[in-house]
Amino acid sequence: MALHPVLEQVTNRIIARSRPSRTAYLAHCDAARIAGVQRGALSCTNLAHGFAAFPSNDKLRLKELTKPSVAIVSSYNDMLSAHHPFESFPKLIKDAVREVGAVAQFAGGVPAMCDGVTQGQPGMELSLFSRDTIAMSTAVALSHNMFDAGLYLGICDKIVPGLLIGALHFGHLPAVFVPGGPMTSGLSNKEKARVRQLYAQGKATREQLLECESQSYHDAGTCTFYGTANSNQMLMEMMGLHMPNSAFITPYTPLRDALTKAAARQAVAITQQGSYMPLSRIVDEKSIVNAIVALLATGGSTNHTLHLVAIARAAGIVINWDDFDDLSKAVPLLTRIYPNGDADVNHFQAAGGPAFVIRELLDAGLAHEDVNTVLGRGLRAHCKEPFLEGDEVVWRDLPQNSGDEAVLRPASNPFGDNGGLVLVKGNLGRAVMKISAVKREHHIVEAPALTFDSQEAFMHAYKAGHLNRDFVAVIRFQGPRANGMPELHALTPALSNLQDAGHHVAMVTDGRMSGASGKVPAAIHVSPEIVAGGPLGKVRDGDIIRVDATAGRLEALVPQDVWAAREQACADLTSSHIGMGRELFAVFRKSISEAEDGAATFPLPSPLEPTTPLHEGADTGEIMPGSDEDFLFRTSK
Ligand SMILES: O=C(O)[C@H](O)[C@@H](O)[C@H](O)[C@H](O)COP(=O)(O)O
Ligand code: SF4
Repeated sequence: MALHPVLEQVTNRIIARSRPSRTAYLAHCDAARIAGVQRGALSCTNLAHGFAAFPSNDKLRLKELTKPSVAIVSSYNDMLSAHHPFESFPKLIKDAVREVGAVAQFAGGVPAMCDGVTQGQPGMELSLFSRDTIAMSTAVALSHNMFDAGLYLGICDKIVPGLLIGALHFGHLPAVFVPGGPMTSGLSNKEKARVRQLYAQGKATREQLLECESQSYHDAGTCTFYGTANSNQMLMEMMGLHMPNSAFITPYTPLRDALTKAAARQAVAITQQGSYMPLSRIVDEKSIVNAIVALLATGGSTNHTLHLVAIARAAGIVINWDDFDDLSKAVPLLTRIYPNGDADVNHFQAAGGPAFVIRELLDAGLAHEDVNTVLGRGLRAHCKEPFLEGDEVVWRDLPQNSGDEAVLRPASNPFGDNGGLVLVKGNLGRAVMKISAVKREHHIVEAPALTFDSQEAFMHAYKAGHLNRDFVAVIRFQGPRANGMPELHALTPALSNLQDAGHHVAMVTDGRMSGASGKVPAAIHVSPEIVAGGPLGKVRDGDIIRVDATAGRLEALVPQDVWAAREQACADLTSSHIGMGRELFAVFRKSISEAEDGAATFPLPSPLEPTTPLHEGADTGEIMPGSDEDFLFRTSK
């Protein structure tokens, strides 16, 4: 099937827009690579320190400077149910890598915070900052420069984006991402949301709510809704950074362990000592477009209108919300996974999972097949599903049909003809809206503004009974520079109750929502944010606001002369800058980019000074431009 013209058009404009920074990025990666094992650039003293703690057989291999060393970078902790299984992965990986004659070294851990634990709490104001903190921590781990590939253990919201941003800054190294898998299905997400709304109405007790939540989030493994964590997994599959269809295999099972060992061996196989495939050559303009398409086709998290932008930026690729908006009009919705439906990711996997989505998109000309992946050239290899044969994993062709068309559909019979994400713009700025879970009658809301400068102020008004009316809640001063751009998902039950009571309600904010948010229309990530002078700061209570997902408009219907004369609102934000460690992130608040530029704290790659490579011995081999042939390295000698 020929490539869809919108994909062709968007891809070409991204390539053109990115050319200077992408060229600079690839030059940086090239300058960092040395012929042979990377640790060859180290001194004897460095090396001795680097393997002092290792058993003699590993130490000997590392001393020989011939066998590759694989870095393990892990986000294990006990706070995220999703990351708890990673506790046992390093030993599995080290044994698997040793079996193929190489060495794996635990290079470093990265912090990971659970947005479920911090939702509605002060800690949520560190959540977005944790992404680039994780990227920096990944760089600290890899800065030992002992490694010829990286294995990245992460799943949740900011963790996979942070690991990938960090790994891309070592793009000369091959990379394989290692998932841990979802918890088994507990109380349904729909029933969980129902009890939350009852609690918000005072019709359920705290004990009943806690019991319901504990039955939903009941075990180790990723939460089973399709939020940012599971959107990350879909994107890693679509970018060919996972072993195929491995994202949603249950933790602590033989197949899970076999997939982890297969990922470890694949990392060794794609080092320079094997069929070299650096990360810089996997994440390119086409794979980024594929990732956006996969996000849209599955009704994925709005957080990726920030994270994918930042990930692309790390690889020297410049994307924006027009790209998402144009692709969304061409990409059909192929899944109905909560909050976009009643099913969870376990149902999705049983119906065919990410591999089925990839195959459908390729067959419909809605994805680039000619990309590099951890398996080599071509995305088609990722349209298979894993099975155990003895202790080993093998991949077999998918069944022709979906296992459940209530959850997963072919591109020939989608749930919707667009990807459910829209760009809205107007005199309030530019914002994104996820409408895949919003009923059509709520796609346009025009109502008086009610302004709030915190989630708490909104909930106070709700509990006082002041919100039983049509309104557009303008939640102000929630942008990255103001208070770290928290998710305002804790407002969902109250807003849902008001919507269910028949009121026309919407939210507009320079903050974020959770990937698990859904049924209430929300124009989020408003750029520029208020503290950067964004016009959202000119809205006053009573202004008529029009949120129009159909026409893509976000307007304050205020006479021009009145609007022009409006002063920018201001607020005392010091309570968001002190306590819970927020003092430590002042430098982030000062340097972070706009939401549409990924809310990033790092620059686009700029051209290398015409100097010698990063370190002696770097082989600035010439890279053939990405083409339909495998890229080729030619040494400069
Ligand atoms: O972007 C996301 O997907 C969310 O941040 C998610 O990771 C977070 O855990 C939600 O808070 C879960 O939803 P509940 O808070 O409704 O459990
Ligand atoms: S999906 Fe969200 S709530 Fe669940 S473990 Fe990950 S960050 Fe925490």
